[in-house]
Amino acid sequence: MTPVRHPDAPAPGELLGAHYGECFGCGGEQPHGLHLQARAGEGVSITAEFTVQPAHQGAPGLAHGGVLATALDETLGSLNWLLRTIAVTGRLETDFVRPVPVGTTLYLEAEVTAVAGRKIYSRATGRVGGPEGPVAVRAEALFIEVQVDHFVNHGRPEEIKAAMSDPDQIRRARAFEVNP
Ligand SMILES: CCCCCCCCCCCCCCCC(=O)SCCNC(=O)CCNC(=O)[C@H](O)C(C)(C)COP(=O)(O)OP(=O)(O)OC[C@H]1O[C@@H](n2cnc3c(N)ncnc32)[C@H](O)[C@@H]1OP(=O)(O)O
Repeated sequence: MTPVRHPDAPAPGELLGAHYGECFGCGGEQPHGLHLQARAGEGVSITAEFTVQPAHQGAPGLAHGGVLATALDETLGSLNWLLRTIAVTGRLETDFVRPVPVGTTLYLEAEVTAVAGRKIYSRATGRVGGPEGPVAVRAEALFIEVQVDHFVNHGRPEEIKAAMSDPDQIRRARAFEVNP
């Protein structure tokens, strides 16, 4: 099925903000995290930026592939906010096309290509040198829709409790529950 943008999705160009302060991908309170900033695009699409820091190295001076996969995963995960669906990554297939040096800003774009029941298919690219620059990484993903219980049942009680007492998190969890 063609993906449908939720009527209450943030307007194109709007920053999404972090879904969780401690998130390694987008959280502002995570010192070694990616601090990835995602913006809503047209339709069910997202753009995002992330600058590779010294803490993200694999080979000397180069981004670790797993960190780049995280940037793709986080950008792809942000798409679910435009569908107003809670979903987790089931499958992430990544192509590493060129090395990405520390200090480089990765310009990411992602879109949902299809939705089939609980399955959300998507793809993303990360470019260097600018939003129109050469592709450094690409991914195709399958996210699976879950209920809030997924996090409550599997997460550690202390973090769940802290997340539940964050007013913004509760608002989001509620929004997810009333707008499946
Ligand atoms: C208080 C807290 C508030 C929280 C507020 C929310 C905040 C929102 C945070 C989101 C966070 C984002 C961060 C970035 C995104 C991550 O990184 S998420 C973290 C990484 N991912 C995970 O941890 C997921 C771990 N895996 C699982 O929990 C389970 O395998 C899953 C994905 C839920 C699926 O299990 P299941 O629900 O039992 O589903 P199942 O019936 O097996 O499969 C459903 C369908 O999907 C297909 N499928 C499942 N897995 C796969 C696969 N790997 N390959 C191919 N097909 C698959 C099945 O074949 C099936 O297809 P159909 O038969 O329907 O055609």
